[in-house]
Amino acid sequence: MAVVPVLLWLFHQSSHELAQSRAWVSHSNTVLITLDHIRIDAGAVEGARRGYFITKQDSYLPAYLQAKKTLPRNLADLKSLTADNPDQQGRLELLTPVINELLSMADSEITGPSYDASQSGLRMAHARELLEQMRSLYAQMSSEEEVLLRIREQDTRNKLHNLNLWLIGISIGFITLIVLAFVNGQREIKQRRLAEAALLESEGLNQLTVRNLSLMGEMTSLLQACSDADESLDVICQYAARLLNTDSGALFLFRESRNQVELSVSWGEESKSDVIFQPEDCWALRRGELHVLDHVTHSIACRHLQDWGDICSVCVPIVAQGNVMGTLYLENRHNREIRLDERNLAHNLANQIALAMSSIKLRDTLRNLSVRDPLTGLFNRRYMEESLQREIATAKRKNRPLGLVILDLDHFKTFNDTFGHDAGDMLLREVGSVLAKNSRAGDVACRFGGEEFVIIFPEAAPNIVVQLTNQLRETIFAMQLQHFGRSLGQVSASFGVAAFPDHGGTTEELLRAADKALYRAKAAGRNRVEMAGNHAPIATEKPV
Ligand SMILES: Nc1nc2c(ncn2[C@@H]2O[C@H](COP(=O)(O)OP(=O)(O)OP(=O)(O)O)[C@@H](O)[C@H]2O)c(=O)[nH]1
Repeated sequence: MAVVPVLLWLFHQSSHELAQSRAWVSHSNTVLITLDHIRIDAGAVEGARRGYFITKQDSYLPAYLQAKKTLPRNLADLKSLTADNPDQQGRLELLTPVINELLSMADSEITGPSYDASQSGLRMAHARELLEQMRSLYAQMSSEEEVLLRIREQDTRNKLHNLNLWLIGISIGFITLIVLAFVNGQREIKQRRLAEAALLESEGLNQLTVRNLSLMGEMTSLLQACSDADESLDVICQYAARLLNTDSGALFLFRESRNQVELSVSWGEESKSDVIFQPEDCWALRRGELHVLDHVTHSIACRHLQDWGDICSVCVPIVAQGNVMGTLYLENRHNREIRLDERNLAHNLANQIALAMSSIKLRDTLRNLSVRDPLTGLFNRRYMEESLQREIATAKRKNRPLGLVILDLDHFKTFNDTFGHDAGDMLLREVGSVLAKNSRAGDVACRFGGEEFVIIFPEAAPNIVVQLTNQLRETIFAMQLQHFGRSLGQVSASFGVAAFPDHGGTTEELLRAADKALYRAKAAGRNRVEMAGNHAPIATEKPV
């Protein structure tokens, strides 16, 4: 914008020079007109003189008198007009006496006494000579002034042309400035609108972020209070559905075997993912990083997706302390992209899930350590005693029966001595596994100590308990075990059964009754089931 005053100043200068140039043209024209008047007046003086001399008529006098009056004035004007031009001044100095003499000759002949006619020829010749001189000087002065006029007119034309160029330049400059100002203004308006839109968006995002943070905080707090994995999955499902604005979502977790990934919870519409798949079928699990499928990136679809033509999906690995636990899967239909902020949120959610799952797992592990027998994985004696106490109380309250079984492997010392302590451990693990597999939910199977096991059957009538115990005995007796390729032969176990309330109302009473029954089973030849208070053997195989 600083260029505008400069342009205006230059325009002003150019106009001023044009005006000066025009003044000089006008000046030259004035000089030429004045010269013309002098020439005409001088001619009028000479004409009047000659006419009056020949005719003596007064009709010649007015023109003479007029010229006599104007000639000195015009000569004075011409002197001042040519003051800047020494050449013209020099010629004027020659012209002035010639004209004065012409005037004085006319004056003496018109107003003075008549003179001798014999002199008339001489005077005529002198007058002609003066006139010639006057014309010659006039011609020189006119020609000089015309040259000056042409130069000045050319200069004026040049200046006018320059001024026009300036005008065009300034006009273009102004138009350019106006266009630039307009474009700039439009750009500023656009930028302001963009900034306003960004502000609104960021305000919206802030509100969303605050809401998401609050939901995430709530979820984390609930997850910390969850007592087991099932509870935590419920919480995850409810909060993920509220946090993530996708058509469907699901959490897939590794199975214990870690060779398959399985749907744990899902929300929204039914997804296009398989319910169970191999870990290699998911790019997020293979690479340990978020994997996006959309129509923008055209990335590769995971193999656990079916018919994925118009879906946009994201798989986020659930990783805690370097251990991949599964994948969080999100899906939109009809090519609706899962936005970057949603992906980031999913990433954060996956981290929270990973932390929660790993802490629940850790808690489970610690609890298992305190309540489980490390060799067989069954509950330990302390847990059994607590459970028995609780179950007896429940049975009393609900007036329901309860069965208690003590199992003792037969000749286990001999077994150990024959096949070694490791083989003995293996047998204990296998028996533990038989008990775990044959227990219903609610039954409590535990290792009581050494080669002794206890099973609590809540709400089971005595005859059912005996029946279940016999099945266990038969299963153990049918086991074909090998240790490092060596057959371990046939093993058996003896069982003592006690029932609540028939054989006792407390933990100690029931355990004692079952132990006595076991003692009888051993004494009776082993591989059999004995019921407390019942002296006839309930079931037996051949003695071992
Ligand atoms: N391998 C192994 N052996 C154990 C474990 N706990 C106890 N034992 C052994 O189990 C054997 C128990 O032997 P006993 O109490 O004499 O009974 P038994 O040989 O089974 O004879 P009966 O009970 O009368 O049939 C002992 O030799 C213990 O050392 C264990 O955790 N692992």
